[in-house]
Amino acid sequence: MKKKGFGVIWRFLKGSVWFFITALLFAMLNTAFNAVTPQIIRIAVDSVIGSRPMDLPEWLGRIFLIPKGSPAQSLPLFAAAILLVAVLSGICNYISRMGVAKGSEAFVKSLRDQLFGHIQRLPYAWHNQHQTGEIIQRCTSDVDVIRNFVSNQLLEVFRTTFLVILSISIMFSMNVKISLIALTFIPLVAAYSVIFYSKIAKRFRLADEAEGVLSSTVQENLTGVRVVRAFGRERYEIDRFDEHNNRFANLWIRLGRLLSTYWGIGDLITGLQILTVIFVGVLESVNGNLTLGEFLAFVSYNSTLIWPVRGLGRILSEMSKAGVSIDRVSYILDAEEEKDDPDAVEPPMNGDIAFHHINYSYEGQKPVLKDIDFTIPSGSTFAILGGTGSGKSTLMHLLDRLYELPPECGSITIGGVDIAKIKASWLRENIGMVLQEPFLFSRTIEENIRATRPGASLEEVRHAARIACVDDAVDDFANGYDTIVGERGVTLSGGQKQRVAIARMLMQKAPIMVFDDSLSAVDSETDAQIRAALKENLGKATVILISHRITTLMQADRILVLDDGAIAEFGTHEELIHHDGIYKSIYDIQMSSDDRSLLEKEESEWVMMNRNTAMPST
Ligand SMILES: Nc1ncnc2c1ncn2[C@@H]1O[C@H](COP(=O)(O)OP(=O)(O)OP(=O)(O)O)[C@@H](O)[C@H]1O
Repeated sequence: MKKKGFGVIWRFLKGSVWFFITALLFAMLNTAFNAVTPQIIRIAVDSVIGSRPMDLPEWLGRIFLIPKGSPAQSLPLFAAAILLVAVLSGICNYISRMGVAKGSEAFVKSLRDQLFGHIQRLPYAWHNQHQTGEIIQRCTSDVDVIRNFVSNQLLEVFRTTFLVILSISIMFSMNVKISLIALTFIPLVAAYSVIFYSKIAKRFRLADEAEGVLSSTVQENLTGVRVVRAFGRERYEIDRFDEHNNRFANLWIRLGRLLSTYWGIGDLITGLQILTVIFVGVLESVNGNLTLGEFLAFVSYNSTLIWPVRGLGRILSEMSKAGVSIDRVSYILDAEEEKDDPDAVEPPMNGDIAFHHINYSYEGQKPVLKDIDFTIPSGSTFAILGGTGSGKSTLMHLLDRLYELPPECGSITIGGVDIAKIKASWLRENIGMVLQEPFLFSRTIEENIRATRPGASLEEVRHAARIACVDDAVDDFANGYDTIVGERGVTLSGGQKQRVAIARMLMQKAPIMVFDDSLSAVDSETDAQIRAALKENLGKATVILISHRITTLMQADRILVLDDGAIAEFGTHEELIHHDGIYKSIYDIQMSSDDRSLLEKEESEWVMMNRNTAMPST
């Protein structure tokens, strides 16, 4: 594992390090108590069966009330001593496990919290460059692998090292010859385990990937259930799932076969080692170099030694898996958060919005905006018309600093202040934005509308919904404003979603409001109604309207026409329709007789309307 990986673990371990230190101390105590039992058995066997004087230190005999010189009578006391050691060992085990549980939960909680908080602060551009599924997998599966390593393997590494050193020291102190014989097998067992797990790691990875493919197949199928039904693709989908499922199952069967072979051969080597130790041990006992009690204790230490050595490969393989996961999580943690300029300000946001010679291209792409230079006067309604991909949304993303405009690519100012010098949170609080495909949370309609102003009353929510012309539609739902939208609840139509999103933005009461093609899913008549209500209520706000629909834009004070990222035309509706250009040709195509009558009706209403009526602060 890389140093950086350990660094990440340490960074999140800091808050829970005392739990792990306590757990480690008690795990070592537990191991030490376990090592005492064979000694009690040795003394008991040698003194009771072998009639040898007890080689207990006097103080220990006193503690356990073992009478001198009468070994047979002291047998129940030996049993009690074993029981006491077992109880103490159990208590230590309990405390150690509790320490690990508390420590690893605190560790993983802190990791998850920091990861989620960090992701919230990452730039929008970063999110756009990464697949959501991939980010989720790193925050769940990879975090789980790290947690498993911290809770199971980390302590085990230290405990095993202590156990091996302790067992070997005791064995050598009892009989050097058998200890050396026992140890000759250890490198063989360890090497076999390490080599096997390094080979099998690739197969585990393949199985993990196959699981990933299987879950994305299910996810894609569920997301596209409408297309699957509409095109009668159920059979095809079932066959595709079956194919991935078979591959996944076969990989696990092969893994199972390999693991069985490993454990089988491992048992054989271990059996051979134990057999050799017993064989030589019996010979040594017969030759009088080892007592019966020592022999039994030796066999016991030998078997406690061999198991951790056999598990060494698994620990190393888990460590390398955790290393990969740590790198994947670190990739997110190392991404740079969105940061304000140290001298960032919170200026008044009701000034003119000026775009100064903007030339912009997304990373590695051809230019999207070419020398864009225009000003939106404060309090005016400004419209942007342009074909698909002409750069309209990009302009708004730059205005909201969802994408940062490099200094050499021009600048955007609000009231004369460069937006690069304005605090991002302040900028976004003051620019209300409704997107073409708005996202609603799986919560109630009321909560969705209130999202931009959590303290707002229901009456204020309803007022915003009325302006967005969605109040009636919401009242028609059985649960009204308590209706849950999204996966758990009612599916709103595209137009209803857009209108709820408009209401949500209106709640923000921002001095700058952007409607990015946000009326595309409502019919022309509802579009006209919403615009009329907005006109009445927007007050002094600067409004930017983006649309493909001429009727949505024509009453704006100024209209900008974008063509392939460059300004093609600029003027009022009257000016533009009297000029042979893009605007005029779109106008001619879009103006059906219905639209013309709607237009005439709107124009007469427009004259009557007082544009400066402020939005009542209900
Ligand atoms: N995140 C991105 N990364 C790379 N290229 C992008 C990104 N977003 C948009 N583009 C490209 O930039 C160009 C302008 O896109 P933009 O969304 O600004 O156009 P638009 O005028 O709003 O289009 P529409 O009316 O279809 O929404 C397109 O060619 C698009 O493919």
